[in-house]
Amino acid sequence: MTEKSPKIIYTLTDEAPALATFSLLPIIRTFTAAAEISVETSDISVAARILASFPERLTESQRVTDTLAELGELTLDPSANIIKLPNISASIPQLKAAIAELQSQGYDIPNFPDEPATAEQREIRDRYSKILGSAVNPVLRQGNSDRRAPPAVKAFARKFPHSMGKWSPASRSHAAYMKGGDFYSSEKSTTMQDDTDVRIEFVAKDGTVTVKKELHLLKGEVLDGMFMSAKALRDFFEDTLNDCKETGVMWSLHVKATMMKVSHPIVFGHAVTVFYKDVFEKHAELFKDLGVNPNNGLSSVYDKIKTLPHSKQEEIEEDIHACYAGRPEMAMVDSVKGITNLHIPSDVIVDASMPAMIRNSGQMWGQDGKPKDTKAVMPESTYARIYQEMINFCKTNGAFDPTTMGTVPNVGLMAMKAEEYGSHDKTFEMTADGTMRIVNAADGSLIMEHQVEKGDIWRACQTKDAAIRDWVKLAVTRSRQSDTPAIFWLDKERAHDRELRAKVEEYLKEYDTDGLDIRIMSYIPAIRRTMERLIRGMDTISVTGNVLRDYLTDLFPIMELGTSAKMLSIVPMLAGGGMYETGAGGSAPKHVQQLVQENHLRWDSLGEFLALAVSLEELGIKENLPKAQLLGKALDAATEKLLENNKSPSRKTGELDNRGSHFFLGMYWAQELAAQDEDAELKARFEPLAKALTDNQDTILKEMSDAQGHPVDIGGYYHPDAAKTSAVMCPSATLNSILANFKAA
Ligand SMILES: NC(=O)C1=CN([C@@H]2O[C@H](COP(=O)(O)OP(=O)(O)OC[C@H]3O[C@@H](n4cnc5c(N)ncnc54)[C@H](OP(=O)(O)O)[C@@H]3O)[C@@H](O)[C@H]2O)C=CC1
Ligand SMILES: O=C(O)CCC(=O)C(=O)O
Ligand SMILES: [Mg+2]
Repeated sequence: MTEKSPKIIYTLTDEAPALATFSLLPIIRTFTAAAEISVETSDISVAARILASFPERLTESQRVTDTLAELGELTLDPSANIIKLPNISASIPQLKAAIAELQSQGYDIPNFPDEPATAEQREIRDRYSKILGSAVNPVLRQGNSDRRAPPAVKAFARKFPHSMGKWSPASRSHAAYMKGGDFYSSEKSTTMQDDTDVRIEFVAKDGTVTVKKELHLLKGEVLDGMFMSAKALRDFFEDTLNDCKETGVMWSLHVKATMMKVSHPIVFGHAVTVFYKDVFEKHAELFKDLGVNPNNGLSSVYDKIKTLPHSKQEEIEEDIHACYAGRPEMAMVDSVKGITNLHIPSDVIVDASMPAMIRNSGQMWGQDGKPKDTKAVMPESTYARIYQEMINFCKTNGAFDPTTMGTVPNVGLMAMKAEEYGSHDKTFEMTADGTMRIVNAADGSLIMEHQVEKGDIWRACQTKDAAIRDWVKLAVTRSRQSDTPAIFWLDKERAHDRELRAKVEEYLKEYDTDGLDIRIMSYIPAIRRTMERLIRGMDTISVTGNVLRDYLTDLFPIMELGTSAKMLSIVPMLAGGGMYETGAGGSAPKHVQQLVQENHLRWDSLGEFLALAVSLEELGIKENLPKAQLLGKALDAATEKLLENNKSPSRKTGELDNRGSHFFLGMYWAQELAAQDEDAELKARFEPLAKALTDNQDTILKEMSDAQGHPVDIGGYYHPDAAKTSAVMCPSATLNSILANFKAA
């Protein structure tokens, strides 16, 4: 292969998708080599990003390059072709666990400084902060979002519907959100008339001004400011807990502490200190000395008290248990291990957790391991209201029916860190009462201000005009291409959305929308109309801002397909390149547990198959490579066959798993290429592979199923051992030798 050969970048990430890659990549490369396409890997796992941050502390052989920075640069190249698998957006407890694992493997990286006291510790903390939370996606997503379920996937869901829990009108489950004092109530928004430099400032009660941030805004850019009152938030938590205690409904909290990596951990921390108020009040001094951080969940208490004498530890543990008596039952993450919803902030992530609850009759798991009605607490009312609307809808109409329902593709405003997505470096927890204001740096004139109190969370968001224009264009294009009505979800009551409505109305005029049904609606009418159409088998594109993009691309797919991992998820980059995300789901941590304990990986790589097919087709068009296009077309046909024949992974150990489904994909892909007559060279090349795989199907599947049913060692969680993992993920000697022989031939 020459250096100039066309290239696809395939990301190595974490947890289940990273494991699946060990099995899938050798198969993919067997095919792409035939078209002289190189598939290069780029390791953006949490572990790799940690190692890349401390080169000076590592030996030469341990050092890794900063692949995320390299990939970030590549997104600005029109030839970029990146397949992006989901990665962990690490909470602090996860980051600490990854650090400890790497240290145990002999990497001399520093501990995470909880409370940096020296300049050196602050510098270390700064480096780790860049790895925390959603640190990869905003860098790579240099375009808006196009997520949808391809027709073959919808057909599969109709033919083999996933289970859906029944809904009863008597269900007591509901969403609970703040009615005041939250970001929604305080949001202010404005559109820049010119390029403008602004300052974000805090004015203390004594008039002292502290500059918190300086920004350069572009003409047409939308700037928002908003805050959440800590007092109102704490009162709200207390009220929801008291209400649950009185009514006997289980309490659960749903936030996005990973993606909203600055504001939501603080919100989560308030929930912890309100729920366990008595413990935090009684041990306030001690917890301060120990460095307990409630934003990291109750696990932080358990972690920090380890250094105390046994008797003290027991006293605190008893105090924790005593709290449960005065509080309602709380939803569990793992009832067997006693892990609650408040244990760590990254266990319950709203985009996936709310649809899972709604799919499960509106219930979550209680302490006794039984499903129960729950109050789903989502403090910020901006978006929480849509979940109540869906719950109401299910109570009236029953559960959605995957065999008859339509589909809801999404076009999401995501480029250039749009909206809340890019708010992290402009989010501040107030250390005193005063005024937060944004002023024009040129003349000091006021743009907006908020009166805040100590503890309040204030944030600003930016949305670039170029991103909005591209989003409108993408929405019109998708509506036209798929002949599907589209609704812009923009809330009349929201300051930010009113700015966007004006722009959308103006930009829509630039396109031929004749014959298209494009509407702008507030969230509640938008979701109602969408659901009314959905149960009648009709499709509606949701065109939304960034947070709703995230929420809706789990919500509807989980109802329609059982998992959002089966979505086609494309990011057409503003610079002209393409990123193909593998579904809309995450890295499925529970799947790793099952693999390690039972050697069965239930991860479905359908998202990878779909992404690779589009990636190949795009590469073929851009680089004028008919072979790449043919490979893509054949891969799509193979994926359809796989779905038709139901060769997706099963959840049950002993049955077909991720590795078996990869085998079927490879076999069908080779058969498609052997059967086609467009390219004689590819036909001749793949005929023997198709034959070898078909002839050895029984042996290969037996070798794969024989491997299952016992624990396996992959040598790590965040940084598994490549040789050990490869051995586990490629258990069929027959398949391995067929692929090796084919490569050698
Ligand atoms: N694009 C990205 O980089 C994203 C990353 N994340 C990260 O992923 C991690 C986990 O997030 P979480 O909220 O638990 O969401 P996930 O989507 O990872 O998992 C929720 C559940 O969805 C099901 N699921 C997801 N993907 C698949 C798949 N390919 N095949 C089969 N089932 C699947 C699994 O259900 P079951 O267990 O019932 O099989 C899984 O337990 C976090 O670290 C989060 O930050 C999250 C979203 C997107
Ligand atoms: O970046 C993240 O943390 C999660 C992203 C996500 O959930 C999504 O894009 O759907
Ligand atoms: Mg999501």
